[in-house]
Amino acid sequence: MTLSINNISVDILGSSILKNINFQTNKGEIFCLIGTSGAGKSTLLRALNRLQSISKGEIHLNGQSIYKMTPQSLRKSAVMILQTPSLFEGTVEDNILFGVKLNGSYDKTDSKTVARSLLEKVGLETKLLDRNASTLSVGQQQRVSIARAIAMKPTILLCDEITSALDPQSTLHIQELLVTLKREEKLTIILVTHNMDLVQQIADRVGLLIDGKLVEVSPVNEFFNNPTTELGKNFLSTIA
Ligand SMILES: Nc1ncnc2c1ncn2[C@@H]1O[C@H](COP(=O)(O)OP(=O)(O)OP(=O)(O)O)[C@@H](O)[C@H]1O
Repeated sequence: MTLSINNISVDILGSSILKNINFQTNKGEIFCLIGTSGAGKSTLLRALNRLQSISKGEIHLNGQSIYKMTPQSLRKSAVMILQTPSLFEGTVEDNILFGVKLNGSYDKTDSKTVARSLLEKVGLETKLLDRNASTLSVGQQQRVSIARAIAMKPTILLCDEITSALDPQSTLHIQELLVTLKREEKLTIILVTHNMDLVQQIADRVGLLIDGKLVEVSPVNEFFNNPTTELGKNFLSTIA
């Protein structure tokens, strides 16, 4: 088990946004959080690395309460990747090494080798290392964001709609990359997405969030072939 979420709720400005959420993730699984717009998927993801406070419940990462970790060490283990790649004006290498430099956890002498191997891992040519990141395509930038995330040697990637700004070809690249990271790095990946084709291609399990409640958690094939709840059936009928 990597993450254990026990009975958490989130209230924002007096509104109940997440209600008594419970689930666990396994090491090396892709868990897709799906659901209607405004159901609370991003809020839940943000709660997992303390970008959003919770009003009750507990969250443990590798057996430790995330509230007993410093936000810095938590966000090194549970790295968030967003819909729009947030790279700064600078080289691809600088962007990839940004997080590890902040944490002081890299060896300056072999930084180029580290950046090169990370770039290879995400399927980009190493000649891009010295390019200004802003000159890359959005799909390439998203892969640089992923390289920057895995440079931190995280246990969990928290991915919020990371393919929604991408064309189908780039989406396919990211899809393949996530599966490789799960397989080779044994990373746990929580992916918020509206792309049901992507979910069916890569998820191990699916969590369906409706109106702030996690109404169903099922293995992906079971969910799409035989959802166990009425809300699951209704959701699938709206996207068919
Ligand atoms: N900081 C905030 N202030 C006020 N309301 C908020 C805030 N953050 C989230 N909400 C509300 O919480 C609800 C859940 O939002 P959230 O973005 O988590 O949903 P979502 O399932 O990710 O939606 P989508 O699929 O459309 O991105 C929405 O009604 C949203 O307006």
